[in-house]
Amino acid sequence: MSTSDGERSERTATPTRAFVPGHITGFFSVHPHDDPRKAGSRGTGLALADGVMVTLTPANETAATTITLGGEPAEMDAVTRTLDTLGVDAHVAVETPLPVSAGFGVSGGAALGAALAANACFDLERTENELVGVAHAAEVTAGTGLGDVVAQARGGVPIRMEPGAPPHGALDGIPVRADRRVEFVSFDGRSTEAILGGDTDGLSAAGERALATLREGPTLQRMVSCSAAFAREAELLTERVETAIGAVEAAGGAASMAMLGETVFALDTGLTDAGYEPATCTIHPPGAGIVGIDSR
Ligand SMILES: Nc1ncnc2c1ncn2[C@@H]1O[C@H](COP(=O)(O)OP(=O)(O)O)[C@@H](O)[C@H]1O
Ligand SMILES: CC(C)(COP(=O)(O)O)[C@@H](O)C(=O)O
Repeated sequence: MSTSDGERSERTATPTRAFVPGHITGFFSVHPHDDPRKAGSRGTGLALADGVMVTLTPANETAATTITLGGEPAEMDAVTRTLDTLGVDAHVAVETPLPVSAGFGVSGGAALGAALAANACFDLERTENELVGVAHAAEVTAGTGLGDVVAQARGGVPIRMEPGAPPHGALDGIPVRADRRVEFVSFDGRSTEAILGGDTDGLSAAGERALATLREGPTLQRMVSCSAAFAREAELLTERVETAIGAVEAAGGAASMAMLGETVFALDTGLTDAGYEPATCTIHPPGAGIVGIDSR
């Protein structure tokens, strides 16, 4: 039986919250397509327990969608496009302990969180794959990401075998322990839009080589070493990122750069052992989801 309008509007009154894990891409290749659901990237990354909390509150009838990031008004094209596609207006409050534009997929996380929360809040009756598709297409069209959304929906250590949202893309993953420690140091942000908008042929060739090597022996250790080879071959390293990766490797650890930010990530205590004072986090095996309704 379908929901009556009365029931529907009554259920829209409360804010809804979704959590999306952060996602560090280690390496990737770019696969454009006219249909943004079929466009995307191949590659691999780590889903993190530090992520994006999205609280969505329906806008009243006259108000348009508004977004705050850490309490401050913000523009996030991927979020606006997500809600436009779903045909709803809302206030979207994005909170994250992660740095923005530093390679942690905050924009993709905000878009996916907004899609999941809007579905619950407005009784949109979409499936998870449909919502992932909407957020992925919004993120691709905004130019702020190609593979974060599908990876964040899955969690763990996703391998993006084929580009695009379901049912077009294909994901696999590397099995890992839930509390596996990851450290990171973020020196600065980097505009994903600027890099994706430039010539990505060399980068994509390096990404395809890295994926082929990883598939020969898919382990977490190899994921990081393939990522480091990719970062060097794709010529994406800055001096301080290169220095930090070298220092971790010299101390016997494994590190690489988070795409696309001026950020170094390492397994276990790699950065600490190399003398840095990193932020610490863990790998997050589950994917994104609704976490509860705030009824204040
Ligand atoms: N204060 C801010 N700093 C950086 N980006 C911001 C800020 N507020 C909003 N944004 C938006 O957040 C998005 C960041 O996307 P991106 O560079 O892909 O970063 P991330 O790696 O975190 O996903 C962009 O759409 C940008 O316009
Ligand atoms: C590397 C990137 C293209 C961008 O990632 P971010 O800067 O974190 O939005 C990612 O979406 C991917 O496809 O792997």
